[in-house]
Order: sequence, then C-alpha cells, then structure tokens
Amino acid sequence: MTSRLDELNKKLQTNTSQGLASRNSSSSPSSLRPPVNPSLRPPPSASGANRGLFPPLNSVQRASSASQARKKVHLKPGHSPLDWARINRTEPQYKLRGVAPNTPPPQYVRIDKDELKKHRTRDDCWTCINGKVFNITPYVDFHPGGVDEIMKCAGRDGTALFNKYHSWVNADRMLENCIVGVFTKD
Ligand code: HEM
Repeated sequence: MTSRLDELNKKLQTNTSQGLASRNSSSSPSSLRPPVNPSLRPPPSASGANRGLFPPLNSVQRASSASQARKKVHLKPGHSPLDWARINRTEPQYKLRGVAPNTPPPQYVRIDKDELKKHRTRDDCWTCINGKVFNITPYVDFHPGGVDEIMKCAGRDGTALFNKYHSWVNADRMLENCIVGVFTKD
C-alpha cells in the first residue's frame, strides 16, 4: 500500500518538474515583458527634474507660485455671499432697487446712457449688465472681487468687464431684486 502511494508521489513530482522545466526553457524572463511600443515612450516631462512628479512642475494643475498668487479680498464681517443671498430674499424690493415704493416695475422703466452716468458713486451706483440696469449700491460691499473692481462698472455698461472676469456668474439671479430698468442704447 505504502509503495503504491510512494509510486504515485514520485510520478506526480516528475510530471510537475517536467512541466515547469518545459515552460522555463521556452520562455526567458525577458520574453515575459510586453512588447515595447515606441509611440508610448514616457513624455519629456518624465525626465530630468520632473522625474516621478505628477503633475509635472510646469503643469497648469500646479498651484501658482507665491509671486503669482491672487490677491485675497477680505469682505467685511456680515458681507459673505450667504449674507447677500439672505438680504436679497428679505429686504423689500423697492429698497434694493433704490426707488420710491410706487415706482413702476423695471420692465417699464427705460434708462439711457446719460441717466446711467448720473449714478456712479459709492452711495448711488448703477450698472448695466446684459441690457438690464441694476442698482448695485447695496451689493458693492458684498462683491467677492472687491469694491474697487466692481466700481469700474459704475455708471456705465459693465457687461464686457463682467464677462471678462466671470461670465459664469448669474447677475440676473444675484441682483434680481436690484433691477431698476432696461437700458436703451440711444
Ligand atoms: C454687477 C456686477 C458684478 C457682480 C454681480 C459680480 C459678482 C461676483 C461674484 C459672485 C464673484 C465670485 C465668483 C466666484 O467665486 O466664482 C466675483 C468675483 C470677482 N469679480 Fe465680480 N462681479 C461684478 C462686477 C465685477 C467687475 C466690474 C469686475 C472687474 C472690473 C469684477 C471682478 C471680479 C474679480 C477679479 C473677482 C475674483 C475674486 C476672486 O476670485 O477672489 N467683478 N464677482
């Protein structure tokens, strides 16, 4: 019985080592590597000082250096975007528009260039964005880009400046209760 078992074990060992030997002899370790495709060489950024760095040093995905850092605007306490959203919701519309309570709705109020020009001070500030004139007086201190920046569009059509800095900002929504009227170019 034992000799039968020994025989079987011996047979098994011989088969296994033969199998491995045949695999190893037909393939050297280098032939196990995938074929090298020359068009898939590492990019130049993977060499020299950039080696192993991701994203590479010159990538736009890297934070800018201190000299290029954006100037941070410090808004006064109580002047966060959320504070503005609350005021926009709760303050009576005529106050945000800066008009008397019985003033006609904005779609009936036409404002020309000369009228717009009269409102360009910190205490009385209008601007036109995409054909609508807004009283931005209550908003100026809430502007995340700072007072000086937003005052550049005071008393004039600010559409181009607005779009240059943040075309994604929805002025209609943010200033929906500050609308005074519609702009007439003539
Ligand atoms: C009624 C007019 C404007 C409104 C409602 C407005 C609104 C905003 C809002 C909501 C942001 C924050 C954007 C964000 O975080 O993605 C912002 C940022 C900014 N705005 Fe305005 N803006 C106005 C006019 C202007 C004008 C005329 C200028 C420039 C002359 C300007 C320059 C900037 C700049 C530079 C920032 C960037 C601040 C930062 O990223 O820290 N904005 N503005």
